[in-house]
Amino acid sequence: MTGDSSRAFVPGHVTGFFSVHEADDPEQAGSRGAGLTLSEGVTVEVEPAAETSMQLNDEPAAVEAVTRVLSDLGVEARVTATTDLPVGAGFGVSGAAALGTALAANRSFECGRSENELVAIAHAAEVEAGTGLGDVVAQARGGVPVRLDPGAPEYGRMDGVPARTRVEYLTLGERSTSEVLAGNTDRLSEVGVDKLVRLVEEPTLPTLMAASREFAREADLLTPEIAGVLSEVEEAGGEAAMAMLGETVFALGNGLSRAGYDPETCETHPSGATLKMD
Ligand SMILES: Nc1ncnc2c1ncn2[C@@H]1O[C@H](COP(=O)(O)OP(=O)(O)O)[C@@H](O)[C@H]1O
Ligand SMILES: CC(C)(COP(=O)(O)O)[C@@H](O)C(=O)O
Repeated sequence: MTGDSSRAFVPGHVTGFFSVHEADDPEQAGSRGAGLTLSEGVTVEVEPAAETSMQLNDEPAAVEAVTRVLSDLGVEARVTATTDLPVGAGFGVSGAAALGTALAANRSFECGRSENELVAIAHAAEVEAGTGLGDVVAQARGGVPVRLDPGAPEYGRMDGVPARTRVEYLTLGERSTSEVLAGNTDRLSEVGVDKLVRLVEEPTLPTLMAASREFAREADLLTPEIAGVLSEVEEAGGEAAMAMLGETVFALGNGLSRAGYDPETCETHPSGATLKMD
């Protein structure tokens, strides 16, 4: 153990549509689908400690995926995560915290793992915690990730939409990812695979947004509030969709502000998760 603290930045990730793929091995389980990684994300600091503890935005917090990563690496640490993103609203904050913890702990404790191995550890931790299926691999890649096959890097095939754009988002409330994933996801997955086929045929941002809007509607995930915001953005000539899984609308360019809302703004993130310089 070096005793040094290490930091990593992991972009946020909003999923537009997805399908669930179960497997006994958490590295082979996951989701297929597509979304946007965001320049807003989670900064994670890991310091070796006698006993594991975690803080999220200066409050003590329990993120199961993070504690699973530390026990998989066999280390005890104080994890400090900070983010401007809302938690539990579809931005993959739990996946980002898990991946950032894996990258930073590997450096602090000189665990000697490769990037793919650390992504696999964070992915498995997130799947086992029930808080996400595809955020970690998307956040490791960056850009506009398309998850062609589910699972950790050894299994999941990835592609991307070659685009970079300003993004606006508006969060109306929280939705528990683990509750939705624990329910029946058959219909949702059928629709998700359909939308993936469409995006692969035409890998552009407008197709991603249209497919995501259709997914939310056809998979029965839209709330009346979200549906209302989506139609106002559409009427104002913009492109918006619902973030999976949260009460959040994300839009390209100035789609939400043009429709009269007061959203947060960021951009797609051009690259994946990275360690920070000391
Ligand atoms: N203030 C908070 N609000 C919501 N979740 C929180 C909070 N603090 C910690 N958590 C934990 O963060 C994780 C959020 O996961 P999830 O619902 O998948 O949201 P996200 O879309 O941000 O990943 C869960 O493990 C939850 O227990
Ligand atoms: C949609 C979700 C299953 C959950 O995403 P979040 O609520 O942001 O943790 C995601 O991990 C995915 O597989 O696409």
